[in-house]
Formats: sequence, C-alpha cells, structure tokens
Amino acid sequence: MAQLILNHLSKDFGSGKSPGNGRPAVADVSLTLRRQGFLALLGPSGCGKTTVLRMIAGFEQPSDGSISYGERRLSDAGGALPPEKRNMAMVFQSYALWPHMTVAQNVGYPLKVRGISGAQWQKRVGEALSLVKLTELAERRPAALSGGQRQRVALARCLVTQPDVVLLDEPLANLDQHLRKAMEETFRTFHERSGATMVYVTHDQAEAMALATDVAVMSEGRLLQVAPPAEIYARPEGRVVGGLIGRGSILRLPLAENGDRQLGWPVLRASLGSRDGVPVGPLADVLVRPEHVHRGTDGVLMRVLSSVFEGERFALDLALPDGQRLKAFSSVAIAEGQTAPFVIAGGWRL
Ligand SMILES: Nc1ncnc2c1ncn2[C@@H]1O[C@H](COP(=O)(O)OP(=O)(O)OP(=O)(O)O)[C@@H](O)[C@H]1O
Repeated sequence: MAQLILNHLSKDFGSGKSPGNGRPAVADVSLTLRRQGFLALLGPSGCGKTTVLRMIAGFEQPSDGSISYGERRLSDAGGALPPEKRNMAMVFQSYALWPHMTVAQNVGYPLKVRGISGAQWQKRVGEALSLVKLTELAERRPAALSGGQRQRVALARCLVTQPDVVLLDEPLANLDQHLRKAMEETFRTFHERSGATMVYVTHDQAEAMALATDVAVMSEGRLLQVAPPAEIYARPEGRVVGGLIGRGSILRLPLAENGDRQLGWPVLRASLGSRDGVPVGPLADVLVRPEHVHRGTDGVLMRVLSSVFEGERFALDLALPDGQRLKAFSSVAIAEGQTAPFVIAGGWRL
C-alpha cells in the first residue's frame, strides 16, 4: 500500500470566479497521508475541501502542485490521469444509486462495467453486502430503503472494486443525528476491513474526531494543521483550529512572551489576577477546555451565567472577573447567578 501525497497543491478557478479577493480555492496544500490512513478534511463552508477531494479523484486538474500515489504521479499542472485509471472510488452525499436496479445490481454495477460476471460477480457482491450488513436486502430497490441503508449500498458499491483510495464527500450529511452515529461504526469497520486509504470531507468536527486517524483543518483554501485527533485536540495551532476542534473557550490573557504553551493553574491564576492591575505581559490567546475547569477553594471567583442540564452533566457558562466568558462542566447543579471559586487546571497557548 502506497502513500497519498499532495505536494503544494493549488487550484485557481480564474479571477472572475474565484472566492473573495481573487484568492485561489485551494492554496499550497501539502500533506502525506499515511498508508491505509483515514484523513478527515475539516473546515467551514467554502474553504476548499471538496475541491481538494475532486483533484484527488481526477475531476479537477490542479493549477499548481501535484498529487502522487506512491511512485505514481496522478496529477500536476501539466496533466492528469483520468479518474477511471486511478483505482479510486468516490461516495457522494446524494448516494447516486440507480433506481431501477436492485441493491445487488447497484453494488455489482462497477464489476459489470469491468467485465466481471457469473460466480466471481456473485462472490464479490455477496462479500460487499455482508460487510455493510445488507445481505437480507439484496433484492430490494433503492426506493424501498431508508437513508442509512441507501448510504450503505453506496459504500458497498465502492468497496466491490477494491479501490486503493476511497473519497467521501459529506456522506452522512443527509442523515439524522441518530443514524449518523450508527453509520460511524459502519465506516470504521469499512475502513478496517477494506484496507483502503480514505479521505473524508466533513464540517462536523465530532464526526471527524470519531472516525479519522488524521484530521486536516482547512480555512480559506489553506491547510492550517494536520494531526491525529488527540493531538489536534490537545495542541491546536492558532485561533481557527482551536475554535473549530472540540468545545472550549479562547481567553485573552496577559502572559510573558515565549513561555510554555501548556499552562498550569499557577500561571493562569497569576495572569487572571493581573488583569485587575497592570498586565504582566502582552495579551495571548489561551484555549481552555471545559473539562479543565472545576470548583476549588483556591480558585478565582466567577459568576454562573447559565447552567444547562445535558444528561450526564451540566454545561456552565461562567463570567470571569473581567467579563470574559468561560465554558465549564459540573456534575452537580449550580444555581444561575451564583458566584463561586473556579480553578482552570490547564490551558493551551494558541
Ligand atoms: N467549478 C468552480 N468554479 C468556480 N469556483 C468554484 C468551483 N468549485 C468551487 N469553487 C469555489 O471554490 C471555493 C471552495 O469550494 P469547495 O466546494 O471546495 O469548498 P468546501 O469547503 O467543500 O465547501 P462546502 O463545505 O460548502 O461544500 C468556493 O468559494 C467555491 O465557490
């Protein structure tokens, strides 16, 4: 299994059509996806995710840079291997199933196109259907399936050709929240069993974190950071990534320049205290996760602006003495309007 490599990849649709300020849709994106990795491409609408995916698939040609799979050059500004020669499969949010064909015929269609029939066809369609747990529904037509089942047919159809790379463009966008959770499990199994490298476009960060081996965050055509989920959660780079990944609050705190990025309570307490008087350093952005904020006698007094019961815990919105807002969790109810001492056990300088 080879690695998928994007090397200084850019796409400019031309000045007339480009998004704001004539900037390219994708600008200088470089990354190497580990073998059999599962990359989630995450970012706000219009940041260039789908354009990257379409360039990998071969539907768009880069304006600059290149895409390789192992030793094979797939695209560069000089030319591109056509999509059907890349051994990749793409799954869309619209599923794109043939309505007049049964589930088995839909799944087996790519094999038919490749001239595979008979026992070999039966075997491979059977295996693909079994993987997505659709064996029982093999003879149904798409109209008689639920949204989740249709998406599983689309997955089985892309699996049947044993692609090296599977590209997924918001495949769960049309499903309700409950079904999305169930489908995440299907995607995980699909990834493990198929051995394919997967690239998954989404703007749901929780979905990206739950599924991927690596998360890439894009903004305005640029790649801001790529890292495994736990790493990007603990050590995001900059305000955009810090604000997009997980829940948290970004505080502006006076801190000495060039200090540690991982901040403990003594440093945080000193910088919170210093806001009453003269700041000890320039203001820095500090990300605080709600699970790191808790009640403590040596804490700083904060006011509970709201307390919302979420089932397993309460989500608090706190006000710091200078008015900045901070999210926290609490296992017990705390009355709104109450003032109590809270400790910030850890923060991350963005
Ligand atoms: N064929 C095209 N011609 C001109 N501009 C395009 C074309 N395709 C995309 N764009 C522009 O490029 C930018 C990036 O689009 P893209 O679809 O890649 O974003 P995205 O991150 O996938 O967004 P979304 O999450 O909304 O699907 C957008 O501003 C879009 O308008």
